[in-house]
Amino acid sequence: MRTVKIGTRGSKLALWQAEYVEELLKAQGLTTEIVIIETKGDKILDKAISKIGSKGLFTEELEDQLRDGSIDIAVHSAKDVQSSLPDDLHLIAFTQREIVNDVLLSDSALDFDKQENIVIGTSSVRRIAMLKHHYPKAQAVNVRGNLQTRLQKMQEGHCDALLLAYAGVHRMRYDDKIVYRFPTEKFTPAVGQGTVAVEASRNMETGLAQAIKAAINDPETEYCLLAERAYLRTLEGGCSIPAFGLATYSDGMVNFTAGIIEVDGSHEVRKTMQATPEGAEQMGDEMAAWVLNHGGKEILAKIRQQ
Ligand SMILES: NCc1[nH]cc(CCC(=O)O)c1CC(=O)O
Repeated sequence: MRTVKIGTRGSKLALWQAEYVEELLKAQGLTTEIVIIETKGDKILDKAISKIGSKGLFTEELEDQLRDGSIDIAVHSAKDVQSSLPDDLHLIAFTQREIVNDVLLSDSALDFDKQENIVIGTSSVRRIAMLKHHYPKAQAVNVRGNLQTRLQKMQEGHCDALLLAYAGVHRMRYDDKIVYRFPTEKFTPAVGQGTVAVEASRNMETGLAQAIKAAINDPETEYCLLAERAYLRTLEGGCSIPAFGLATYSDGMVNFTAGIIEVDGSHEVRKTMQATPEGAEQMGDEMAAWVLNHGGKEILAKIRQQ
């Protein structure tokens, strides 16, 4: 089989993901090449992502190259992939999911449960809203950029701690700075958090697509992502809305908790459902309908007014 060209952004986390996918492919005897591509999201670092408001901020340039054949697959954090893909592209594999929790990173030994007025750096609307809702004694400040940039901002005194996904922190080997792990029951992660998604053109040779999927895909993670991504798609949301959704798989069933939270943290809509893997995608749609009809519509309408 020909060499699989793996497209990725150039950040350290993106390269980790591309190399991880490359290892999985090589283990099955495929030959690979990594192609680094710069995206708009990498260039604009001075604004909150929710304010740039562009769909596919980290994916557009990769998708162009999937179409012209410069790359065969694009590797993304599943969390950063827009919920509706263009018709000619699709996700063909999801890697086995990492621990999904959000965590706090700090250089000082702070006690998050006891200390008050801790200043927490994040740029995520979901995380800011959840802090206000569940931990009103903490204070959120906007800190953006890659992990290394954020750590530097913390060292310069912009904040006492950073709020991040465990997956990225672990992959970048900063586990020793973790001072708190948020429970997923309160701090339910963003859709797709902790797994790596592989995108390809629908025109890819069937044999190659099957070989890539067989090497990379974790079926249990895929069932969960079907539910989570259907939820976000029906909600018509991306990473700029304070929605959350986490599906887990056990004993043949997909258990799904999802919802949305008011930006100021005043009110949260949350629901749990269960389905078989075959029903996972439909459950995601039903979840979105339920959330929209139980306060979600009003929360989204407010956000879209602003
Ligand atoms: N939005 C940026 C982003 N995309 C994926 C990860 C972490 C790795 C993952 O969740 O797969 C992060 C950083 C973060 O949210 O802390």
